Order: sequence, then structure tokens, then C-alpha cells
Amino acid sequence: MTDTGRASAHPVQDTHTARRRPLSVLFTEALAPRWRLVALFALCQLAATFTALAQPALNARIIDDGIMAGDTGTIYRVGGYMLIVALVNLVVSLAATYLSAHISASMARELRISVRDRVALLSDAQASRFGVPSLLTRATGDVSNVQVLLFAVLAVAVTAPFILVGATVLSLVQGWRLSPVIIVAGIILSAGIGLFIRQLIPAATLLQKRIDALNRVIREQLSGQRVIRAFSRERTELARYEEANTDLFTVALRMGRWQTALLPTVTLVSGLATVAVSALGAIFIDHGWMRIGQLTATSGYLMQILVAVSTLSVVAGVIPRASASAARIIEIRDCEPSIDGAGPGGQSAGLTAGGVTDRAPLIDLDRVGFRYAGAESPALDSISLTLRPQSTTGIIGGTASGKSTLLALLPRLIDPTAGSIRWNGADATDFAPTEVRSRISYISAGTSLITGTIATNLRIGRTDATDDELWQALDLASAGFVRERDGGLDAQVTPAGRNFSGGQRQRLALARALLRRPDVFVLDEPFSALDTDTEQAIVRAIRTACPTSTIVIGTQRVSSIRNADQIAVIEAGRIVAVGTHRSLLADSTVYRELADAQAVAGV
Ligand SMILES: Nc1ncnc2c1ncn2[C@@H]1O[C@H](COP(=O)(O)OP(=O)(O)OP(=O)(O)O)[C@@H](O)[C@H]1O
Repeated sequence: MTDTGRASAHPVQDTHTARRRPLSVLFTEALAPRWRLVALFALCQLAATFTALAQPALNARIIDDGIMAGDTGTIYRVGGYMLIVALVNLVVSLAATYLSAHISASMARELRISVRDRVALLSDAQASRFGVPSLLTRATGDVSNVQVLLFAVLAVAVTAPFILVGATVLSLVQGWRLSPVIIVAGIILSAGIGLFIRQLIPAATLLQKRIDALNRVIREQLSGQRVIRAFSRERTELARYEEANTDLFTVALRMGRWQTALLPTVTLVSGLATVAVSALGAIFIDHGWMRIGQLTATSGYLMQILVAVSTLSVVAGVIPRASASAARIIEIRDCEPSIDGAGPGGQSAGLTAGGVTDRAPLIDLDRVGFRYAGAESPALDSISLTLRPQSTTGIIGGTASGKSTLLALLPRLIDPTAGSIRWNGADATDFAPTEVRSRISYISAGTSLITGTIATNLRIGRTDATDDELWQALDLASAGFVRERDGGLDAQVTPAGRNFSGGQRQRLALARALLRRPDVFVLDEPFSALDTDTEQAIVRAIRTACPTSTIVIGTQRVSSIRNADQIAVIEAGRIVAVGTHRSLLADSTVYRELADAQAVAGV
């Protein structure tokens, strides 16, 4: 038993997250590898800033030295400069915006990949701790919140501080007497924005949680639509939806109030500052302390300062939400998979090197226990069982007895929290889960198909299978219905295989499992939607097609395992009897009761 296996009791580990600034982590990751593009972008933005700052000064010159002095030469020359400056500004601004979009979209794509890759490694317990709706929001909405912010920062916010400083200095050069107005306006706006951000950060975090909650309700209601209708639960479910929706609305409204207050404040302060500059400027010009061009330039710089502050305030409005989203993305990526894909040394020893040859292995469960995170009692307790090659083992028990948990241990979807599982004597946790799984065909209870065609679903079992091999596997799994389907192997499979019946889905899953011709079959309730004759035909077909394989079938149905070489009866997470159908009918009360209830006669 490795530390790795034990970690399944602590599915979510996010120790790094709290110590780092999530946005700067993600932005650094996005910018550092593409530094050449970033350098080009910086050059464009630098040129855009300089050209923007040059315009009011040139404007002042054309007014004071050209128009007022009646010097047409200066008017043409400075006018020419202004034209060039405006054209350069246009080109570099366009280039900078394009590069901003490129960099932020690339970051979003990479983030989606990294979240997806990490989710694929999480154990079932870890994934269910986050919850599917939250995982979906994190991979989509949260990523796009961060993307929107990076775009805004690069496209507009990154130049705003330079414009602020540059315009303030140049406005002082042009009309220093007006500086008190500019400084007071700047202080009021900065204080307002600071307050705004402080209010928005907690609301933004809450908003993302409320979106998760609403997604959860929608998802449950969509997947459980039939049950809701069958039990006339529409009103209750509508109320649940409305509650989640109202919760989201309340937080969104709280954020909206602050956002609503911000823009008029910025506009009001800007308006008052402009009026004050114009009024004071007029007085200064009257006294001969200032020239008209200088006042125009100072007003121009004041506008640039106010636009920069407004831009920063709009971007500041996006920061809290993006910051909460970045933390949620990093939380996923920092979550160490509780099954890490390698043995104690960090490297898989290799199944073959570990004594597990190409043939089907002997799998030994030695006092195996498993406790779900947070559960009061273990789901499995001291399970000892040997699964032999060329033999079929049935695991039978009532509902919640622990069958699915036991079967999930074999492909290392979870690892034991006590005891060990050995493959030909070597601890299974010494091998990479992918390697262990490459030897196994696993069918989970509630078989899932994915959107695509029948062929793409089957080839999940073996990507290089030919069409003939697909038909062969379908025949073995009694899935002849595919021949009658329009398109045959290319017939469409809708999401979750909803255009197939439960029995058809199970037969397709069995065909997929058979296609791999694995060393080990781990089948969890594989026949629950099939009639007994079909079930028996498939059991025989699996054994004939894969004579050396180790087969394990977990079920509540005696008929599914009555011909198994050994049957383990499981009750409340413990094996209470092991034998054959005949011996258990004689020796095990639990088994006999199951057989009686299902009207299965002795052999
Ligand atoms: N993800 C989980 N988190 C916490 N407890 C779980 C989880 N999955 C199963 N359990 C608990 O573990 C116990 C065994 O469940 P398991 O699904 O293995 O039983 P089962 O025999 O396959 O049941 P069934 O035949 O009804 O599918 C149950 O008490 C169940 O509530």
C-alpha cells in the first residue's frame, strides 16, 4: 500500500492555491512562453502611448505657433506631423489589439486543456467532491472570465498607467497652474475605484458559487426529466430552480449596484474637472498667464487622464470575478490525483517487469478495505479473495453491499484504504493505473455511451479494430440489432446513448469490452437490462472468445453468475460466503434467499 493509495481519503488538496495570487500565476504562464509576441506587443503599445501623448502637444503648437501667429508654414508642418502621428497610432493600436486577442485566446485554450487533463486524472471521489456542474463551469465560464480580463488588461489597461503619468506630467508642462484640479480629480477617482473593488471581490466569489449551484439544478433536472414527470414533481423542481435562480440574481444585483454607481461617479468627477479647467483656464488666459493652445492641450491631457481612469475602473470591475475564477481553475490544477499513475518511486515498475506476464494474471485481494472520504463506516472490510485466470468469479449481494466499490478497485479507479491487491504477487499500486487498465475491460453499472457513431463507441475498446472485428464483437455480444439500424456501424449515438434502449446500451458496452480481448473482464451489473437467455448466450460467448481471461462479474442477479467457477456473497462490505452455485444453495442462507427471491432453481 503506497501513500498514493491512502490519499484517496483526502480527495481535494489545494495547499498551493492559498499562497499564490491566482491571476498573476495564470497570466505569467500565458505570457512567459510567448515572450517574443509579448515583446512585439509591448513595442506596439509603447508606440501607441507615445503617439497618443504627442497629439495634444502638437495641437497646442498648431494653435499657438501656427493659427494664433498666422504662420501657415508651421500649420502645414505641424499638421503633417499630426497626420503621421495619427496614422502610426492607428496602425500600432490595431496591432496591439489583435495581439491582445491572440494572446488571451491562446491562454484560454491552454487553460481548458490543462483543466481537462487534470480532471481526467482525478479519482471518482475527487471529481464528485468538486461536482460535475462545478467542473463544467470551471472549464468554460471561469476560463472565459480570466480570458476577458487578460484581453482587457492587454488591450487597454496596460497603457492606462503610462497615459496617466505621461498626461499628468505633460498637462503640468502645458498648464501647471491647473494642476490642483487635476490632482484632486485623480484622488477622488482612485479612492472611488478602491472602494468599488473591495466591495466587489467577495460578491464575485459568491457569484461563481451561485452559478455552480444553478448549473447543478439544471443538470439534475435535465437528466431526471422523466422521473420528475412520472412523479409529478414539476412544481417542486420549479421551486428549486427558482430558488437557485433568485440566489444568483441577488448576488448579481448586488454587484450591479456597485457597477451602476461607479460609471456615473467617474462621469460626474470628469465633468466637474473639465468645467473647472475650462473656467480657470479662461481666467488665466485673460490675465495672460496661459495661451489658448496650452489650455486646449491641458484639456486634452485631462481627457486622456479621465479616460485612463475610466478604463482602469472598468477593468477593475472585471478583476474580482476573474480572480475568483482563476482561483477555481488553479484549485483544480493543484488537486493532486489521489491515484497518481506511478508507484512509490514515482516510476511505474511495469507490469511485465513486476512479474505480470502477457497472460491473464492471478489477482489476490488480501484483507482489502475501502472507506469513502467522510464516510462513517468502510464500504469494504477485510475482503480476501483470489481471482484466477481462466476462471469466472461472481460477486453477488444486495443493494449497497459493496459490489461496485469492490469492482472499482480492480482497474485502480480507487485504491484500497486497507490491505492490498496483488497481481501475480506484486502490489497493484506499484503499477501505473493506465498500465493496469490496459489489461482490463471494465463495464461500470449504468453503462455510458458517448456522442458519435456505434463504431467510434466500440473503438474506445480498441482504436485499431477493423470493421470485421467490430461486427464479430457485436455478434458475440448478441448485438445483431446494429445490422437493422440505418447506417449500421455508422449509426449515430446521441448524448449518453439515449437513442438506444437500456438493453441495447448494455450489449454495445459488452461488445466494446470484448473487442479488447483483455486479460481481465471486470463487469459491474452488465446484464441487468437483458433477458436470461441473452445473458447466458453472452456469458458463454465471452468465455469462448477469451478462454484464458480472468472474469469477474458483480451482480444482484443469481442467473448472471450461477455457472461461475466461484461465487463470493457480499453483505455490508464483507464476504460472508464463497462457493459454487450448488454449494452456496446448500450452505449460504443469504445466497439461498437471493435465489429463492429470484426463483432460481438449483442446477
Ligand atoms: N462515492 C461514494 N461516496 C460515499 N459513499 C459511497 C460512494 N459510492 C458508494 N458509497 C457507499 O458505499 C457502499 C457500497 O456501495 P456500492 O455502490 O459499492 O454498492 P453496490 O453493492 O454496488 O450497490 P448496488 O447494487 O445498489 O449498485 C454504500 O453504502 C454506498 O452508500
